[in-house]
Amino acid sequence: MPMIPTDTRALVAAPAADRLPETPAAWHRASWRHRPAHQQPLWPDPDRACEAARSVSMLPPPVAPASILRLRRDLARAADGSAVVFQGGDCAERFASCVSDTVAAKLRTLLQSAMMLSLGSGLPVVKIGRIAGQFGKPRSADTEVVDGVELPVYRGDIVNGPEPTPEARRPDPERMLHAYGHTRAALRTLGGCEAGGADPGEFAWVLEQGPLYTSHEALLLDYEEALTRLDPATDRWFDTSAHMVWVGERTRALDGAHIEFVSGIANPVGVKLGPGADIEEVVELCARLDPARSPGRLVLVPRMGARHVRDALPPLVRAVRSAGHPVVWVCDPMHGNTVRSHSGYKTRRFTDIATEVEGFFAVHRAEGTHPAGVHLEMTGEDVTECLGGVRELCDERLAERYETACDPRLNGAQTVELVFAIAEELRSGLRG
Ligand SMILES: O=C[C@H](O)[C@H](O)COP(=O)(O)O
Ligand SMILES: C=C(OP(=O)(O)O)C(=O)O
Ligand SMILES: [Mn+2]
Repeated sequence: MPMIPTDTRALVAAPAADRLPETPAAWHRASWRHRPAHQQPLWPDPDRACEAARSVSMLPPPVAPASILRLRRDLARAADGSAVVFQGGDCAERFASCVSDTVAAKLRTLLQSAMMLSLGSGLPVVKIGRIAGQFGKPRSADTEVVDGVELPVYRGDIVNGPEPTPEARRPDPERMLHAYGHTRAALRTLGGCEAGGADPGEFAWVLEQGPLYTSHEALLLDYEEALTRLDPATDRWFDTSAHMVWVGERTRALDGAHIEFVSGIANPVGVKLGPGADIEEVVELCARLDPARSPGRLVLVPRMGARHVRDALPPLVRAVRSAGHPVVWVCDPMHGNTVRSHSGYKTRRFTDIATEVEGFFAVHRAEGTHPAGVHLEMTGEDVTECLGGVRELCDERLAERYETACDPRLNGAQTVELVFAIAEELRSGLRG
């Protein structure tokens, strides 16, 4: 039996509705349509896309506003340093992986990581999966050449298929309905496991701290809009596609559609920040997304790269602190460290990932702010996608089990190794 630290008590109930900030004037769930929307598919038949989105908009909300508010309250505790955030999962979820065994396996991996962090830090862990809806992918280029043929890129299962054929790569709006169905299926498994149906066993006490929340990038706005609903109990709009959604590095323009969309939903919202993030722009993003300075609303996710984090992060942390926003700082050590290996695979080096995490903690310690947690692309499977780790996975072995549909994930052993190092960081931070 693991020894359970005494103050990992359960995270607490939802905030009072009357303390939720107002919806911005002139915002409505379709107001993003008046702004430039990047990274959207060119649906071959826009009428069919409208019809599919309309069908989604008539289906029941996958996630309840009350549980979204509970996450908001849990994240408020992470903002003030009394809880830790662990967010992780696939870069791109596949519809086919929403079957119950695969989802249950992912849940176990996420809970195992959360348990290590909780034991290391003595704090409750807010657990957020990139799960049950992480189906849309922003890409660096619109097309790629496969075996001499130029094809549209794969944009996630909600848009097209990864198989390198013109048919698979054609955007299909019916996929929005399939995404909804697979989200519901994954949520049923998660709910069943948490209720004891699939026996969380040794993880039961982690689940007593709070459930596994779901999250994904709010990328495909036709779909996110269709699942955005007015909650009569609070008179606020919630994107019920997940507990938390985030806006990616490629779509976070202040005057863009994605920031407009998330500015009006009451969910906790994340924003990724690359090494080029401009200080004034970040402060303006905070003002747009968190005008009420409400703890638990805004999660900032620097993904700077190991080489940049120690220089690029401090001015942002200082500016956000001076502006008075109680943001949750979560380190994504994956997306700033992507490289092409000699053998041609998109990969990441374990040492770069660990170095960025170390830099992130060092910056926050030096600034006197809270390093709330991490956001990882990881799996419990023994895949060969990232280089290094104690088993020293080398370039020649990447081909053995390179299974990701988009970015390279830490495998099970690499995840445990990194999470162990993070737990040590958290422990040493608490010692002062
Ligand atoms: O997951 C994130 C992005 O979709 C990904 O990093 C983009 O990858 P690309 O550069 O291969 O398009
Ligand atoms: C696209 C992603 O990240 P970023 O926006 O930081 O590149 C991602 O999280 O998969
Ligand atoms: Mn990714």
